[in-house]
Amino acid sequence: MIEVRGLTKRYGDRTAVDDLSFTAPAGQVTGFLGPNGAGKSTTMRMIVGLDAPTSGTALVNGKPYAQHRAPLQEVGVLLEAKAVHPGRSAFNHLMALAYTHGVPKRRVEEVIDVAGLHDVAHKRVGAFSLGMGQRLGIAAALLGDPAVVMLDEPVNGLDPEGVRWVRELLRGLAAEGRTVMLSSHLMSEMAQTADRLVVVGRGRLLAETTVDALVEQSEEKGVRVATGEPARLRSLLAAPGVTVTSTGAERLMVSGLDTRRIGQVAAEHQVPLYELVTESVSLEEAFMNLTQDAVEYHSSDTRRAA
Ligand SMILES: Nc1ncnc2c1ncn2[C@@H]1O[C@H](COP(=O)(O)OP(=O)(O)OP(=O)(O)O)[C@@H](O)[C@H]1O
Repeated sequence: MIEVRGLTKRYGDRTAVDDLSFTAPAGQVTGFLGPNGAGKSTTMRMIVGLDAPTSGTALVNGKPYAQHRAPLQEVGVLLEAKAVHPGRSAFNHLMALAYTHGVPKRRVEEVIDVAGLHDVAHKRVGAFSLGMGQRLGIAAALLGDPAVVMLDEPVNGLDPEGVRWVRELLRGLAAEGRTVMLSSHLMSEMAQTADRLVVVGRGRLLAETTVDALVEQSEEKGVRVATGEPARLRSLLAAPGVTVTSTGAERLMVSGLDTRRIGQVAAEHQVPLYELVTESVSLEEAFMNLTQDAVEYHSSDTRRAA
């Protein structure tokens, strides 16, 4: 389990992480989600003691990371830009890590297989693609057979097969009872991997929820209606609490009424309908709604937001 309480990190007058609290429980995949610059990497670095918090605490299985006797066996970490000697082979890189942490050679061979690196294990890491480098980073994170696995943007650079592999691997690790936490700035990727979501923006917690709850909360966008008589239907549907907007020549978007009621009104007045569909907010839209005030760079504005 990872427990973050009141975690804050300031760099000069810039607050990268702002009084952040959340829990990543064992046996589940927790997705750590937020736009670029939200403070995800800084939080993860503080969890493993690579950065000192300005205030607050981060506990891994009840203790600060540094107080664990064999941290590699406690927490497996993949952070961005992991330094690997480019002239070394993947096998030798893992062996060096294993040797310094008392991990047997057998385990190195195991993680090479798990990461699908068998065919390239003796090639120079310097010649690895981004995706192979990510696989090597994940192999290194798993080396100590840790109870907690924390990965920063693990699918970065992976092809669709690699993305699926990471997803299945992480779900499998959680099913074994391990704590799995991964960061991403893409909701679409999290929706398929994570059980729980910790959403941050500008260093602050925006939501701590489950994927299912987020879908439920933001379920309805409205009812999409296509009709040959949009103006007439519009006036028939008009009522307090009902909003009807035109979305095309014969198209309306209705909120405040369900498909059944709209269908009844249309039938009573013999207005022909060609389409009557409840539209849900996509998870991606739900995420955008949550984080829209917290994005550092908007695509329409290249200046840094204040
Ligand atoms: N060493 C540092 N010195 C000064 N500012 C920093 C430092 N590290 C991070 N920051 C700032 O803190 C904020 C959070 O950065 P962080 O890298 O943690 O975000 P992130 O959510 O991981 O983003 P990304 O998805 O882009 O990696 C950013 O505004 C960043 O510029």
